[in-house]
This record gives sequence, C-alpha cells and structure tokens, in this order.
Amino acid sequence: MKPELRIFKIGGGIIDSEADLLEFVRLFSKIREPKILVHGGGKGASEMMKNLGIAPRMINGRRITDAATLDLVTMFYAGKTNKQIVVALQSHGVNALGLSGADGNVIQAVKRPVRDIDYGFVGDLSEASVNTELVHQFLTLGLTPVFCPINHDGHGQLLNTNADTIAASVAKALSKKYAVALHFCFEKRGVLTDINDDDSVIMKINLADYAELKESGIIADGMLPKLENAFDALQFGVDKVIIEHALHINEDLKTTLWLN
Ligand SMILES: Nc1ncnc2c1ncn2[C@@H]1O[C@H](COP(=O)(O)OP(=O)(O)O)[C@@H](O)[C@H]1O
Ligand SMILES: CC(=O)N[C@@H](CCC(=O)OP(=O)(O)O)C(=O)O
Repeated sequence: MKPELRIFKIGGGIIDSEADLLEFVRLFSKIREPKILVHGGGKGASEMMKNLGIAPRMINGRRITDAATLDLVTMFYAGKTNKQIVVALQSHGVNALGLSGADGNVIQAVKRPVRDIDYGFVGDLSEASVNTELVHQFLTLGLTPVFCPINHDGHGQLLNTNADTIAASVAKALSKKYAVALHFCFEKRGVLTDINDDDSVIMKINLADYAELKESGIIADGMLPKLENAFDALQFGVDKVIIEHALHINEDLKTTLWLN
C-alpha cells in the first residue's frame, strides 16, 4: 500500500489576510502525515501592481506576465509570501522548505506558446515537469516543501504559473509513490450553489455534475480553472480531491470530487 501524502493549496483570498494565513498555518502544522503546501497570492500581487500604477491583466484566470510584471510577482510570490509562510511554519515546529521551481530544478516549465493570446512569461506544466524523486527525498528527510508559483524553463528564464496548476501537477506526479489527497483551500466552504450563501455547499460533484454546473453558470470565474485542474488530477492518479475553507480543514462541510 502506498503511504499517504496530503497536498494543500491556498490562494490569494487567504494569504491577503495575515490573521487568516497564520490560522491556516497553525491548522496545517497539526497534520501528522507527510504534507506539501502550494501557495498562490494573486490577489495581493494585483493590489501591489495597482499601487505601483501598473494595471493587472488576467485572461481565463491567467495573468498576462510581461517582464515588469514578472519582476514584481517574483518578488511577491518567491520572496515575501513564500518566506512569510515558511517562517510561520517554522514557528510551529514544521521544518518547511520554501521552493520555486528553479530551486533544485524541482519543477521545470515551458513558456506558454503564443496562439490567440500572448501571455508573456507564463509557464505551462506537465506531470514530467516535476522532479518526483527529489520531492520524495525532501519528504523522507522530514521536510515540508512549500511551493510558490514561480518556475523556470531550464534556460535561465523564470516563468509565472497558476498555483492551482502547480498543485495538480505536483499531486499527479507524487501519486506514483503516494496515495495523494489534494486539498484546494480558499475563503468559502466549498463549491456553492449560491455564491452568497456560505451554507449552500455541494458536498459531491462528479464529472457530469461539473458539466451541468458549468453550463448553468453556477460555477464561474476562478472556480472554473480550479475544477478543471482538480478533475485532471483525479483522472491521472490522485486518490482524493477536496475543495474546502482554508480555516475549516477539519470540518465535514466541504466539496469532494468524484469521476463518476
Ligand atoms: N459555485 C461557486 N462556488 C464557490 N466559489 C465560486 C463559485 N463560482 C465561482 N466562484 C469563485 O471562485 C473563486 C475561487 O477561485 P480563485 O479566485 O481562483 O481562488 P483562489 O485564488 O483563492 O484559489 C471564489 O472566490 C468565488 O468568487
Ligand atoms: C500565470 C498566473 O496566472 N499565475 C498566478 C500565480 C498566483 C496564483 O495562482 O494565485 P492564486 O492561487 O491566489 O490565484 C498569478 O500571477 O496570479
């Protein structure tokens, strides 16, 4: 039987509030099984850009990343946010190891080819992008990897990758060695039928439900790429995918995804 591994992803809505981030870190630090954290921070990055007079541009949930934007998001994700999380985990006795994809060449990305849209320095991932053996060794040493959404192409170029995509790719790659549970954590209790009613959590969603919910517009915006990544992970070997509130990871009210 494969050993268990829990992979958590937190996004900008939680990272933006220092109190929420510290509470999530406290809850995460109590998990005994081997664990990995993947973080985004898109909301804070956009705010920082606006304060500097640069208008953030997003298309289909992906940031158009020109050279100036890449500099800023590298400072924000790989610098401030990643270290803020690592230092908080260390204070709870978790030996966290902050990583961009370039560190130890742990994740290598490919710059998104220009088709209709030029996304700039945005990196796409495949399962083969992740150095599974190296991550396994970190876990064996008792370290907890903390991935930021900055990767590289192996030829000297940093690239910005959506954090949900990183979480799904790391989960798929590690599922060769571990029984992986992938937790997408954000500021709502799961996928909701009514976005304004936090109690309207859909407890189970399969692929057919997903198509219907998409068609009816109940699932929209950032939830669309999240669920696409989530079902992709399930189809490629991840045992369990859960969508839940970052501050209620021990509660039963959450959305669990199924293939059929
Ligand atoms: N049916 C739904 N249930 C919950 N959230 C939804 C739904 N449809 C759209 N959303 C939106 O998706 C967002 C989550 O995606 P995203 O902003 O990418 O999150 P994060 O950056 O925290 O990972 C929520 O904040 C919410 O506004
Ligand atoms: C290419 C791309 O879109 N990268 C994302 C990475 C951060 C992210 O995914 O943050 P959340 O998880 O908080 O949304 C961005 O810069 O917004």
